[in-house]
Amino acid sequence: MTILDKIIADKYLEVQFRKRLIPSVQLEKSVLFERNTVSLVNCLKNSTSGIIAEHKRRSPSKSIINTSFNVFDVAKGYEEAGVCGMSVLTDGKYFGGSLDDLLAARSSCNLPLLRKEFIIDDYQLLEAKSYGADVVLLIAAVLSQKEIKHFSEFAKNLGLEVLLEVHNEEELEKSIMPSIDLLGVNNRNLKTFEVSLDTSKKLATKIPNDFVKVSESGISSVSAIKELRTYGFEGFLIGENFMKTEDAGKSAKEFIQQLTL
Ligand SMILES: O=C(O)c1ccccc1NCC(=O)[C@H](O)[C@H](O)COP(=O)(O)O
Repeated sequence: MTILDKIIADKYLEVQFRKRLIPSVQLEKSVLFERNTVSLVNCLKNSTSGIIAEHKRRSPSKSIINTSFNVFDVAKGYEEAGVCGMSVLTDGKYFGGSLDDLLAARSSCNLPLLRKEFIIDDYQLLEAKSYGADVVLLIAAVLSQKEIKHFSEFAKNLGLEVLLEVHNEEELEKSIMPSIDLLGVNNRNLKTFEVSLDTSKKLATKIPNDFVKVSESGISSVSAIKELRTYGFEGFLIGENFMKTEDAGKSAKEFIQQLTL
């Protein structure tokens, strides 16, 4: 059993429990459920940096990254740094995140927020909307083509944008559909945790230009971004590189200053 299999098995149990705790109808009555979302696609298209900065306390590949930050300050810092969007990991068991982190980020900044989660149920999309997300992640490695279509259409009906994540050509082929807004290539092999930007470079030409292309994971230098841009990438998801420092916002600011020199 891979770590991804374990995460998904746990997620099914967790979602069943959460559904009983807060029924869908209650989520739909929340104030944020009525909120007009902000488009990450538009922000990326009009951006000079393309950075989507992540709040990430720990991960299966790196264990603890940073548990001392306050998510309010991180969100504010990222916004002041000039990032395009913020990704908030909401999985508790493997990443130390929560929906309260998403809510805290929402209350602290106006950036488009990505709920970074392992989506396997409509209920999680209702949660995403009612806790302030603008975008949701769907991971092709754990979903069938039918599920990708269903979840992406469900998300779009809620006004959420959809970032579909792939690791290889097979996943890409089953994922190309009009209800997807952004196509992300994850440079981290989720079975071995090896990171290689070559994954993005290899898949770039196979992604139709109607999608905004996002390169995810293992990005730690300005030169890497400059190179990925030549392959058509407009978005760059960065977590650990900012979160491992003493001040994630300051680190993002310095990074963007170098990038836009
Ligand atoms: O980061 C992990 O170890 C991981 C393991 C299993 C599934 C997902 C995982 N990460 C989620 C992400 O996609 C990253 O947090 C995101 O792309 C940022 O990556 P990085 O800049 O390398 O922190």
